[in-house]
Amino acid sequence: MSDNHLRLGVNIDHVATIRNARGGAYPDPIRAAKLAEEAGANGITAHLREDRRHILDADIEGLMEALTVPLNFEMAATDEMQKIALRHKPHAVCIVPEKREERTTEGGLEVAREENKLAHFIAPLRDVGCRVSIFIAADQRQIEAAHRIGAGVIELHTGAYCDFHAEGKLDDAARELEALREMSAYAHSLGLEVHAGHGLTYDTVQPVAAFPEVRELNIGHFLIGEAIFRGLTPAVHEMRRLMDEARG
Ligand SMILES: CC(=O)[C@@H](O)[C@H](O)COP(=O)(O)O
Ligand SMILES: NCC(=O)COP(=O)(O)O
Repeated sequence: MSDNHLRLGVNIDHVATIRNARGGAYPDPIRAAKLAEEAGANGITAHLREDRRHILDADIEGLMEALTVPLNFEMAATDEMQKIALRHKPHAVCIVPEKREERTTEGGLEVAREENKLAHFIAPLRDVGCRVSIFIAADQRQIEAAHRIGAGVIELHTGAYCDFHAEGKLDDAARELEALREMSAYAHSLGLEVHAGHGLTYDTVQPVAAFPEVRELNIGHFLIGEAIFRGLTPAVHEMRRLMDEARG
């Protein structure tokens, strides 16, 4: 794979959201993950929220058994989640901020304020071989703190850019995109691997995919929604096509 290759991680959380609406066994997020893998996803992302609103513990177990591509396990920095991650040892652990009352992940992790605590928190995860990624806003202070605590990877939160775009506030979207561009380059210059994601759609993916420093995009909610209309395989193929086109 060339150095310029941009990986696509498919987030299957919202297959579980639909399943949990009825509390049964379908649609099965593991089946969706396997289908995404067959469609060309380079990894699968799943967020085990503390309130278990979508992904459940058994899903993480199932994904660890079933996947041949890497699992990016998103979790809050809590003792409970650390134990789960240490038991499964996924390829990557992405530390995200979590609030029970939020509808979705509203912002990036406050690394700078919690530097010592987070450095201790991620050390055992790194010791067992997990790549540790930190989900942060495009903010130089947070990037520098993520670097200092020893994270190898950051994932930049693209939600504000996508929300402004969806609301037609194109000047605000352009400002957010510029911050993402500058901070991708800055993080890369520190030796961090740069990922990005949250809220990306066919309409918003290309400008982010075009940043040469970004190595992976994690995309879920839009793709699972699009799968209702065109099927998951064609939905993933179209995202891949747009990413490749943007990458040139
Ligand atoms: C951290 C992140 O961006 C993803 O986990 C995404 O937010 C999907 O999960 P939620 O919709 O529950 O936030
Ligand atoms: N970390 C971002 C992610 O996994 C996917 O976010 P979304 O596309 O579901 O908003």
